[in-house]
Amino acid sequence: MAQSLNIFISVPHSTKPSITFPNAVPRFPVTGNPSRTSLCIRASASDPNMSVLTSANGVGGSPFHVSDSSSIDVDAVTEAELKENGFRSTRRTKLICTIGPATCNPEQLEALAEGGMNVARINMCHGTREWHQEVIQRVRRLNEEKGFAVAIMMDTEGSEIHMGDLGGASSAKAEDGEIWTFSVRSFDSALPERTINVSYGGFAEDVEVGDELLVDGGMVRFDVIEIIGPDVKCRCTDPGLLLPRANLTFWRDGSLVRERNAMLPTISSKDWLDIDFGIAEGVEFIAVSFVKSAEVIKHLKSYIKARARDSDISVIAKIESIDSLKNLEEIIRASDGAMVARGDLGAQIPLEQVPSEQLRIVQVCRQLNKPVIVASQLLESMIEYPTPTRAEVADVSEAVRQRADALMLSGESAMGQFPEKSLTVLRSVSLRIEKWWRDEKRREAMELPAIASSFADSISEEICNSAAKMANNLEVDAIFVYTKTGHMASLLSRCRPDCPIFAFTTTTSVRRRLNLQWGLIPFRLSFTDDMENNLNKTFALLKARGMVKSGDLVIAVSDMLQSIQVMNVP
Ligand SMILES: Nc1ncnc2c1ncn2[C@@H]1O[C@H](COP(=O)(O)OP(=O)(O)OP(=O)(O)O)[C@@H](O)[C@H]1O
Ligand SMILES: CC(=O)C(=O)O
Ligand SMILES: [K+]
Ligand SMILES: [Mg+2]
Repeated sequence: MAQSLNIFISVPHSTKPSITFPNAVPRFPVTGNPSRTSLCIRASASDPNMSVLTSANGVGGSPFHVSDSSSIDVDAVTEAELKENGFRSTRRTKLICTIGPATCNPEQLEALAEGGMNVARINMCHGTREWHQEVIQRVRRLNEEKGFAVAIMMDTEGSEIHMGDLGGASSAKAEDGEIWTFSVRSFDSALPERTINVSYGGFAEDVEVGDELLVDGGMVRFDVIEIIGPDVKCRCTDPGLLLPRANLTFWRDGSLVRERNAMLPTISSKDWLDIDFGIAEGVEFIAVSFVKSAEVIKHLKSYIKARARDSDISVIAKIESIDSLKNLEEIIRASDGAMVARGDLGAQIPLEQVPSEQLRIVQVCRQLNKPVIVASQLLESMIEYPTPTRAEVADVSEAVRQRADALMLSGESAMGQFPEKSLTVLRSVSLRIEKWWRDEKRREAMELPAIASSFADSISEEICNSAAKMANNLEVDAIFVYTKTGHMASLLSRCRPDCPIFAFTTTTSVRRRLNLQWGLIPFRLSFTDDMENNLNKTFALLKARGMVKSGDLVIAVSDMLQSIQVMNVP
């Protein structure tokens, strides 16, 4: 028997009423379906939404048939997944792929999108402006032509020290005991043998004989043995593969040297030009490398606001330095999300400290309601081999178990031999761990502190917390949220409910932005303040596409009429 429970909490925003639930008034549908009952819980009798309340009781009377089913947009891959696997088994963890030479042509990009890539990342450390633009345009074209909803993340270069581009070679092998020269000279012709260009002019002055030089946080190590003008001669002590533009750090007496390069700005002048490019291209996310303080994030956000008034660009703080750990909460508060950039982080703190910092960052983000990405070396061995190591699978599982919003591939997808296989591994491990978590009913007791900054926000927050709890207890199939800015959707995602969250939003850019958040299936749909109409329209459209069926149990919440409704799809 179909049942409907409507809880309407409508509050005039000028006065602060007390919400008294014992005043709940049972109401009955006006027309049509005698099997439905609805309960209305009101806060204020003189409520301006009363008229809406009355009409809302008619939900389910006569479904509003919309013939144009194209007026709802959802990512084609998620739609197929939903039809194939049902509500429970859609993937909740989002997947990001760094695009590079191995994945930049249209067929390769399409294969990644088909494989579940939610966000494509371009790293401004590598490639030319033309290359980046081409990739962005190809992704946009695929979205349009094939119905994907892949968002673009631009990752800034930052002003840390890195190697040059190896004169065009894809990599170079440094062997134990070999002498290599790291130089700030610019070479007009080909690089001499065993010579590496260094990006930072002060390099030769800052290093000292006896320092240890780490490439990519210790993938390859050298000892500094001699400094001759701009050339720093080093002996390889830990052999390995040198990759173009790899990050360099140097260590003295067991600690990281943070001399003059620590004074360099987080956002360099080149980064500002890249950011202008990103704004012009309408990227969804800008990830800022080597963030040290909240100030730089605030500065960038106001810059974006001034440049692109109605822009929805989210600013993601990359946590990859000692300073970013020190100022973690403040940085995350100022940002729209964060990335645990374990590659460089592991070069700045002892490796054994990285896992606990990862957990801390994931938890702080969750508490502050900011999406969090776990990045780097998730499947490093798959750059060369078609299957991951057991340890890599365990690492990915742990990130999923921590309920991070997103996992990111770097070299695996940018320049590895098995980009699609790597993505498949992320996808299947995510699905498996998510299912295990639900089956075992491992609802963690993580405390979610109140984060609202206004009374209206508190109501939204309480509604989302309650809706998520109800969804778990009633074992509903999906939560529907109608949200213009995406805020209510992210509050629901924060609760990590057992069922997927269908997030309906009116703009394509909000929809793409929501693609980064755990458990959200973003839809673009035009809707009004009339929830009855919205629901009937949504049911009709989704039923026409085979995404829901009669009898499915859903909870609907909305940020226009602050309400929770429980109902069966008619
Ligand atoms: N656009 C590109 N063109 C060429 N090679 C690329 C490109 N993007 C990535 N790569 C290759 O893939 C590797 C891994 O990519 P990734 O984005 O993780 O960069 P990274 O250099 O490790 O720096 P970061 O700390 O910014 O992530 C790079 O070292 C580089 O060799
Ligand atoms: C992703 C990145 O920048 C890092 O891991 O260092
Ligand atoms: K970068
Ligand atoms: Mg980095």
